[in-house]
Amino acid sequence: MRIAIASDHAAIALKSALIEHLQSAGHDVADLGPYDESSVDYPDYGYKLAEAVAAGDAQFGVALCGSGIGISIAVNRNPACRAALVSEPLSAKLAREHNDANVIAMGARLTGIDMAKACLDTFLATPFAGERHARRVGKLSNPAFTKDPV
Ligand SMILES: O=C(CO)[C@H](O)[C@H](O)[C@H](O)COP(=O)(O)O
Repeated sequence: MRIAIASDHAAIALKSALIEHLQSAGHDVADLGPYDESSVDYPDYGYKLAEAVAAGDAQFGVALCGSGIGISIAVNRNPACRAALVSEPLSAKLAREHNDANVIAMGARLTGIDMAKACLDTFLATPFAGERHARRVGKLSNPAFTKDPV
């Protein structure tokens, strides 16, 4: 699979570990940066990752920052992306099965490397379940905030 990954300075070490993990599993990884620990702004890298996924340059994205919160917010501003912030494998599984998430977000200051690998492996191995979930995911792409719930 072609997978894009980006972080901020807080998650450089986790990003390197996950790139190695993905490559050893045979995935083609696009590292969108940053490439050293200089302080950067997570929106810049979140938007870059989101654009890569939206353009079809990668099937899935991996978004990392200190907590995972900031970069997941940034990625989710792109309407083509559904980023799920997770810290354990069941959430990673549900993010794929129910939400068809195409970006997994994690926090390097909160989630250890082994747990992050487990979350990522589960995320990539889990298919979207479709059916009723497809209707709901469709509404995420076409929000009608002014309409009553149906
Ligand atoms: O976006 C975040 C918080 O929601 C991330 O944890 C960032 O990595 C963090 O804000 C960076 O903080 P720093 O003090 O500039 O390292």
